[in-house]
Amino acid sequence: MARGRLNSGSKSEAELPKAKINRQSIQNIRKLVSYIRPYRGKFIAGMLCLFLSSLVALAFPTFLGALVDTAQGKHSNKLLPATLQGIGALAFIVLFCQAFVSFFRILWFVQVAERSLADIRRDTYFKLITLPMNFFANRRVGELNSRISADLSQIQDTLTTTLAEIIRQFVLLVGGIVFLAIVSIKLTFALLLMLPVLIVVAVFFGRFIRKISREAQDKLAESNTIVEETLQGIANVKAFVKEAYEATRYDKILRDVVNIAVKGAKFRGIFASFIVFCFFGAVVAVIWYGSVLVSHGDLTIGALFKFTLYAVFVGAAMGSFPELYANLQKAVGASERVLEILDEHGEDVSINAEDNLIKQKIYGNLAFNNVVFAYPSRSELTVLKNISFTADAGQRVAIVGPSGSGKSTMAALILQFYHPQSGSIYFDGLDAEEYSLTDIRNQVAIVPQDVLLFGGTILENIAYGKLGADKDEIIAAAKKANADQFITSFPEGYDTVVGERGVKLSGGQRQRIAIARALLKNPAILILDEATSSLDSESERLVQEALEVLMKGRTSIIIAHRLSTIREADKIIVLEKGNIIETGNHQELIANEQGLYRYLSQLQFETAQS
Ligand SMILES: Nc1ncnc2c1ncn2[C@@H]1O[C@H](COP(=O)(O)OP(=O)(O)OP(=O)(O)O)[C@@H](O)[C@H]1O
Repeated sequence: MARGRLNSGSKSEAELPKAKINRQSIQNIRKLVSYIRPYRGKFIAGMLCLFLSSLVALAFPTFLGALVDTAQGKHSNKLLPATLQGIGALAFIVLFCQAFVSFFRILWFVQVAERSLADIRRDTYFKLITLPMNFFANRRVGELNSRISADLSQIQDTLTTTLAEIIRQFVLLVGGIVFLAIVSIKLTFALLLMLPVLIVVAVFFGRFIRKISREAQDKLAESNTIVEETLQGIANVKAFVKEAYEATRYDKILRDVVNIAVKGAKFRGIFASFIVFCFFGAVVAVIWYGSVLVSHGDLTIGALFKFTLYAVFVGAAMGSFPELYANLQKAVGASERVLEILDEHGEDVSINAEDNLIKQKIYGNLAFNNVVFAYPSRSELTVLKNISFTADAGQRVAIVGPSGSGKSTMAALILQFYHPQSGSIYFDGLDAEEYSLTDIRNQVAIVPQDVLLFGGTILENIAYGKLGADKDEIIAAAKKANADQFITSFPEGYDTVVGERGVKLSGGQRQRIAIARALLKNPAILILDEATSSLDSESERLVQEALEVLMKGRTSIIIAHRLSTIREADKIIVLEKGNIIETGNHQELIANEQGLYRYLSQLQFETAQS
């Protein structure tokens, strides 16, 4: 039966959906099986060991039966020694061989499974991170994560245990029945009439009980969600005085959990009684019938003993198949979901860093020419309609417009996260299609609104802009980004761990880290997605100063939310519902009394004043 997993990443494996096993699904998983190929030597050796150890296991009831008969002075098995000592010694030698073989079976199987699984995990992960942005738009991170953890753990389980168990149980079943028949055809016949009926009933009962316990687990998970939600939003709970409401909600769900669990316990009790009664009943019946045969001289006591042990083997093997088959179905389902990712078409980005070095330099001239774009996931909504503009090398171009007008979408198109349905984007007068994807992304940097820091040190986070940068370079970038001061104020300085498990940095501090990152990257084109939530004035001054340093000497596309920051821009593009409705510098645009820019400026000015 399935044992504990060696390296599983998920507890939700029990809920993994099953898939039908048919010719098509087997064809599908062939590709995954090919991951075993590099380790096939060990895999075959492991299989041989498994086969051997299963065969040897079949010998033990014979040894034990012979021991009982020999003790009574009968030499029933001519293939075995005639003395108790002889049989005992032989049994121990065989036992030793089996232990030896079992060790290598487990070692080799686990080695093959772990290595091939690491290969599949690596490939799946590489594929995932090189998939186009659109792929991520339709899926939740949790779901993708579970493919790498839960689905692959299920496949790993199948490779390490389920497959081995199926083979072993099959050998025990077939071998066991053969040996049973050799001992006594009559008894075997009696047993084979009873056993399958018992097993079918037990399996159905077992499934029913599992369903109930899953219900209880789901309810419990629901109750955990309440705990999680309320603890995460504890400030809200307190502010709205919702303690009593949450307590009632939690109490109700706990009551449901208890009710379901108690219902499950009743069925489990019935099941246990049934198993005890029927299983032991069957044992009693077989031994009773066997004893009758012994009393008539048709069977020796040793043979009856041997028979009972083989019967246990056969029963256990039969009983294990439904679960093993269910595991196999889950593994097929998991394989199909993993293959879905492996079969996706990735972007043209190599996973070798050397292949991604800049081959074609970009000097910073950017142009949109009649760009029309709709997100593939929402093709009916044209987000950008015939956008044309130019930004010459070194210019500052600001994009302004109401929320949802398409500003961030333009940034995504410059970064080649998506491609226009019609029209083109030019870099230095050359169509973006003429460049490799990595050449463009390597020479465009973005400082986003909300900066994500990776779990690691500040040093590592800045170095993300240029892998291989030395510490002096990183510190120089941090100094230019006005970040050095706050970093060195931490006791661990640049080695301070940030991210989910580390020190929490303020919005302004994170932005300055992102600026240092971008400085290190030294891009020809810079995209600034201005933070909407305003920083305090000191923090804003530090960020603004750092941005000035960063923008010097490169083309900057500024997605502006606060119009006060873009007065000096060379060009301001006003976007509304995906159309450019005004272009010019601040003076020109403000002069247009009917213009949206003037209206938005006034609005912000008034809001700031009030
Ligand atoms: N990944 C996406 N898939 C589908 N539609 C999207 C996606 N991202 C944005 N949109 C839609 O495209 C339109 C433009 O969005 P965009 O984020 O470019 O606007 P924005 O001007 O940057 O807004 P904001 O100032 O609020 O950031 C919106 O209608 C939005 O709903």
